[in-house]
Amino acid sequence: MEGVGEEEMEGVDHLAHERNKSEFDVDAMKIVWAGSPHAFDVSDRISKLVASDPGFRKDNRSTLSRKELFKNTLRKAAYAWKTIVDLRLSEEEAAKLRFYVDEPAFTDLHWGMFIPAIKGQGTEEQQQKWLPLAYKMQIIGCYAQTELGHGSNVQGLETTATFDSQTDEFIIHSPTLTSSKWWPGGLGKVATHAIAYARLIVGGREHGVHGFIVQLRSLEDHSPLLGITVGDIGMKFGNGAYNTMDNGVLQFDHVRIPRNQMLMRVSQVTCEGKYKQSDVPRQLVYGTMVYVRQTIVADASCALSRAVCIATRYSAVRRQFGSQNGGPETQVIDYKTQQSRLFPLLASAYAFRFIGEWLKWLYADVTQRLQANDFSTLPEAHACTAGLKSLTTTATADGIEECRKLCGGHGYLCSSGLPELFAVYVPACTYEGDNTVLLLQVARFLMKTVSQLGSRLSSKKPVGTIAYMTRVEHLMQCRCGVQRGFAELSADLVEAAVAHCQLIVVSKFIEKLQQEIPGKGVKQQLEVLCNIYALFLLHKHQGDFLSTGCITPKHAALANDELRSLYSQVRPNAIALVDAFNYTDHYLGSILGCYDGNVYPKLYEAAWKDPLNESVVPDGYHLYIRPLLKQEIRTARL
Ligand SMILES: CC(C)(COP(=O)(O)OP(=O)(O)OC[C@H]1O[C@@H](n2cnc3c(N)ncnc32)[C@H](O)[C@@H]1OP(=O)(O)O)[C@@H](O)C(=O)NCCC(=O)NCCSC(=O)/C=C/CC(=O)O
Ligand SMILES: Cc1cc2nc3c(=O)[nH]c(=O)nc-3n(C[C@H](O)[C@H](O)[C@H](O)COP(=O)(O)OP(=O)(O)OC[C@H]3O[C@@H](n4cnc5c(N)ncnc54)[C@H](O)[C@@H]3O)c2cc1C
Repeated sequence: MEGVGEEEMEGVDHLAHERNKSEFDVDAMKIVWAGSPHAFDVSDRISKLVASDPGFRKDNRSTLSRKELFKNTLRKAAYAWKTIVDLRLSEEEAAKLRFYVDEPAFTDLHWGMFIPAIKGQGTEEQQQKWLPLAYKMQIIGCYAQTELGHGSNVQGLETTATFDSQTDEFIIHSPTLTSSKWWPGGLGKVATHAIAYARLIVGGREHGVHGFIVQLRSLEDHSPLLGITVGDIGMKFGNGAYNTMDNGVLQFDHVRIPRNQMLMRVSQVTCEGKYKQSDVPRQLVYGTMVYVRQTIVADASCALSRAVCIATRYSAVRRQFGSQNGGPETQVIDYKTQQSRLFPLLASAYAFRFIGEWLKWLYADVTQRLQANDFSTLPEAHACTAGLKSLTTTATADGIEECRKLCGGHGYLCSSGLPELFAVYVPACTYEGDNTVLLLQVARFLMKTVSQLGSRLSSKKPVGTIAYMTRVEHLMQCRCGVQRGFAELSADLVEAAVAHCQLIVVSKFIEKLQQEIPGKGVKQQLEVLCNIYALFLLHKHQGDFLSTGCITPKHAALANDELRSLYSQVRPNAIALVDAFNYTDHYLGSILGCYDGNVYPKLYEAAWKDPLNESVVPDGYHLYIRPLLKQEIRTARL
């Protein structure tokens, strides 16, 4: 292009000078981030496959109407499935492909909840019948638990499932408006089947909430079956964003299903109408939520790392003020205020990655124990998945918004990728359990185990964690010491629950560093990030720590000095640390975060693609603007 300076030419890596500063092996860090060489290979291969296929383009989402957007999502989901079948992708590769397609869709709930619910709560026989159909997508499922009137309070659900021993069936019914199923993803326009949660009634007696497989639509013409009223609940937060998902409303009018469609691993109803509760905790009915909560923690590290990648690269590109004698202005990433806002988020992204790995191990361990009817770790697994889901999603939602602000005005453009990332991500603080409700579950767990906290203090723990453990114990004892009810103290107990979850994240980050971590300088970088994460929280909550007496004001001041020093250590490695996420420009979907840093020409080019710029004179000029300008007062034709 005429007069285009070197700094604006395509194909030039405008961040090369930043990448050359790196003090560690980025390729080795990519393996650490991915989890293993195999995981890296799958991620790298599939992300490039998706990025190179125009069938998966997503840069036009914000310009489509709701119906066009949804139809395009159906097209993509079908195209993704065809790609998976044609290329004979493994389950792992298929999951990665759906991840990099990066579009909330009915398939998320089919694969992410409907199938896990059958695997977790179905008998062997039920799994053998339904899983093959679901795996081949010959049925499409959703997870219909939440109702218009109840979401958090599962035991408050109103839908009923009444056993009819005459016909060996359950009658599924929505007795009230508030019992309408409301929110289930995929329910509105696509799902042919649901796992519907309802109050079981046998012989006039209630037995609490259980899961039932219910067909919603004909597999011939997709029309709702008799007694089924189903639709979409309408537009949600943000343009594009989660509106690719048909969150639905569903009412049952005395719908009959065979008795063998009640998920019967946890409890059974015999054909004689006998209710049998097997000797497993009734909370196993909640098992699917526990499973999804642990996946949400891993998802948080992905979403936060994506926002941090965009903000870090742009902070290295953006220059503002500080020009000496006509020289270049200062990179905003060099401002201490920018570093003090950005680098704790970078550290959090890595911290959440590793806690997500640990939680996946914890969930697999508890699942294995359940198979041997060992329920000993179930309470801890529930508390950890609930608490870490709450902690990481709150921090990630806040972090994405902070990354938008770190990008100044351009962060507010859709082409930055940040507004849509925020709009798609924030419901994670609500779905799979409202974050406060989940922290109350953690608080309840802590109240029961606080007596054991002391013994944990004496055990050999790294110094860093002792301060964090003392903080939790102190917060609990201050609260529990006074004789007032749980409800009265709940706001304080929630703070203790957050402190407990932060202790877990710090502890597991430290444990990660005790492992063998290959690659020049990789472990050193992770140690810096771990210290930033721990000291940033200590600085943020220093009131808690000071009140425990285990740190003094001088310690707090030293910690702050150390933070500044750590930020200086991260600075030359910042771009390499976000390169290690190995995100394609397609997946990032951000001009500000593009790999080559060639931001301004791309921003300028993108502006002209907006439909509003299809004409230089806007529709409506002659009707509304011209009369104003010409001071002609006449009734504008409506
Ligand atoms: C808030 C909950 C947990 C309350 O459940 P409730 O039955 O009322 O139990 P209690 O609070 O009375 O606790 C009794 C007892 O049970 C333990 N416990 C509770 N839950 C679990 C569990 N999952 N696993 C193991 N143990 C559990 C609890 O600790 C108590 O033990 P004690 O020893 O102290 O007696 C419940 O209502 C709940 O989970 N609410 C949240 C609802 C939710 O998460 N909905 C998600 C719907 S699906 C969705 O949102 C999908 C989104 C789409 C997407 O993900 O993309
Ligand atoms: C995008 C999205 C997708 C979803 N997908 C699905 C799905 O596929 N399937 C499905 O079944 N559901 C789904 N849901 C529903 C979701 O699970 C619920 O909205 C969620 O569990 C929160 O429940 P609620 O809406 O009843 O919130 P409420 O509990 O009504 O929360 C309102 C306020 O009350 C507070 N509160 C509630 N109880 C207490 C208490 N005991 N003590 C203190 N404070 C309390 C909460 O903290 C919150 O501040 C989805 C929701 C969203 C937003």
